[in-house]
Amino acid sequence: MKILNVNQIRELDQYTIQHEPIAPINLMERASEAFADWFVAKFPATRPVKIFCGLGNNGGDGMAVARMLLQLDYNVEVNVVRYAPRESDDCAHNHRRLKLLTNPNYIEKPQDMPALRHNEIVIDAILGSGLSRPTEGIVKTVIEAINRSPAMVISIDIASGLYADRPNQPGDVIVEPDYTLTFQLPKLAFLLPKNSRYVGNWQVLDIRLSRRYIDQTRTLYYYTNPEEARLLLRTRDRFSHKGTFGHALLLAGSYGKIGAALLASRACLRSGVGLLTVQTPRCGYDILQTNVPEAMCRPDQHEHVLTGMSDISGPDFSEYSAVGVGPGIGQSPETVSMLRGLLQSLRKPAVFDADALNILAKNRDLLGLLPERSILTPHPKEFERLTQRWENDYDKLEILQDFARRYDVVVVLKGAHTAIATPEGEVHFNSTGNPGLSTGGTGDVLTGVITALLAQGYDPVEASVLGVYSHGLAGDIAAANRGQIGLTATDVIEHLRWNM
Ligand SMILES: NC(=O)C1=CN([C@@H]2O[C@H](COP(=O)(O)OP(=O)(O)OC[C@H]3O[C@@H](n4cnc5c(N)ncnc54)[C@H](O)[C@@H]3O)[C@@H](O)[C@H]2O)[C@H](O)CC1
Ligand SMILES: [K+]
Repeated sequence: MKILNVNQIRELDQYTIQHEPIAPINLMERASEAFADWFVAKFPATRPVKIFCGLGNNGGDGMAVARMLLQLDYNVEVNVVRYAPRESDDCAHNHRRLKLLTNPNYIEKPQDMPALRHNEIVIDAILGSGLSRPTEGIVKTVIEAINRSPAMVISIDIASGLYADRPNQPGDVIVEPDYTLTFQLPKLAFLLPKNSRYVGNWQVLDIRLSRRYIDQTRTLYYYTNPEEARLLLRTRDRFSHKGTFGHALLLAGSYGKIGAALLASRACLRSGVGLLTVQTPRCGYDILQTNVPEAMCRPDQHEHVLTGMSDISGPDFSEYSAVGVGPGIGQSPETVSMLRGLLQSLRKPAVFDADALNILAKNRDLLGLLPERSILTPHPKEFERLTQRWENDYDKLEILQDFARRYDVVVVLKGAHTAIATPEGEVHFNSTGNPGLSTGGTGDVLTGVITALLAQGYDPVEASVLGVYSHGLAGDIAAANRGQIGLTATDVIEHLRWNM
């Protein structure tokens, strides 16, 4: 799904109005109906509702929603925050229609703010995507009171006070909703970690804005939804054999961290690779052969760390369709040399994770040796070591895009809504996953999954987008079975599903 900026959303609105064609007031009606339908399906008419409306089109949506809920016998109190002398035309129209059904309460000074109780639902329709400056005066007072109240809060389109596509400043007063119901497309702000309390659970409502405009409009930002992930997945030819699905090599583990090699190996095998060879230090040999019989093992010459050398054969990495390196490898001098050797001989994109990234951060000359379109899978701390500190999430995003372009690599920046930056500077945000995944070993699993997809011939961007999606989905299925708290990396492997 594309993510558009505020100007593009405004153009999308206008394009729809002109080309559908539809009158602006009817488009507002459609948007409000979509919200009201969602609301009615979720909450019974016995829950008292307090709607707070501004004077722009977001306020107009709120007034139309109020009318719709009143007509369905909901107990609705409307509060209009009078922060300016004039309303938008469509807001004024809905205001007049509303007054035929109820008398709104007007809030001009702090004393006009009604009390809010815990069983009530607040609908926030004060400011939407038209926000152009920080909230102040009576708007700020109302938002502070909403945030202090025990009521459940639902924002229409976007929390009042939150910019959809640029950073807020510390100290900005913004609604902290439980839910955000946004129109047509996700907003960039929803996908950035620091905004999570200003978004809550969010969902997109389809209001049938112009498909043609969306298809024609260029953006660097995407959100991977289930249909798109499914389309990436290739079906298997009936006449295929294990050679068809590639031969992956995982370079993983060190003394005390052989588990990382096991997790990456099992995940790789559960993600469709044809053949898997794992190189671990000699101390991991028995463990691997016993626990992952499907994998072949190349014991390293070294007992405790990876050197790349093996008694079986020299370090010839070219025979593999994909290489994944990093889980549990540590940063011993021998392993640094191995990584250097690997980078000098690799001719195909590979997957770099964990300590492989920390070695790159400390030996920056190695960055220039990365095979083009390789995949790096840092968590934020590892990414910071590779780059620099950032001021805010937007700044981080720019650093991410610059890095991916500059080194011609795919960077999978892990976290809630993992962001995958491509060498072209695009960013794909993931839609699956949950906080249960923040536990040791899930990164090793992701490396195994992505390496398997790369070995099967997926292009590096596809392998990353699909791998991250499936890994998060496995976490979601596992959490649905047993809750987020007890989730382990092994659960993620066991819940990988390729029949999405
Ligand atoms: N395409 C769609 O998704 C549709 C969206 N709809 C709704 O329209 C709003 C956007 O409406 P708009 O009138 O452009 O802006 P707002 O209601 O967000 O703001 C109104 C007005 O307020 C002024 N303003 C800006 N910042 C502040 C501030 N800090 N304090 C006070 N006043 C401020 C500014 O002049 C704005 O013009 C969108 O979110 C949807 O809810 C349509 O209803 C359907 C199609
Ligand atoms: K709002």
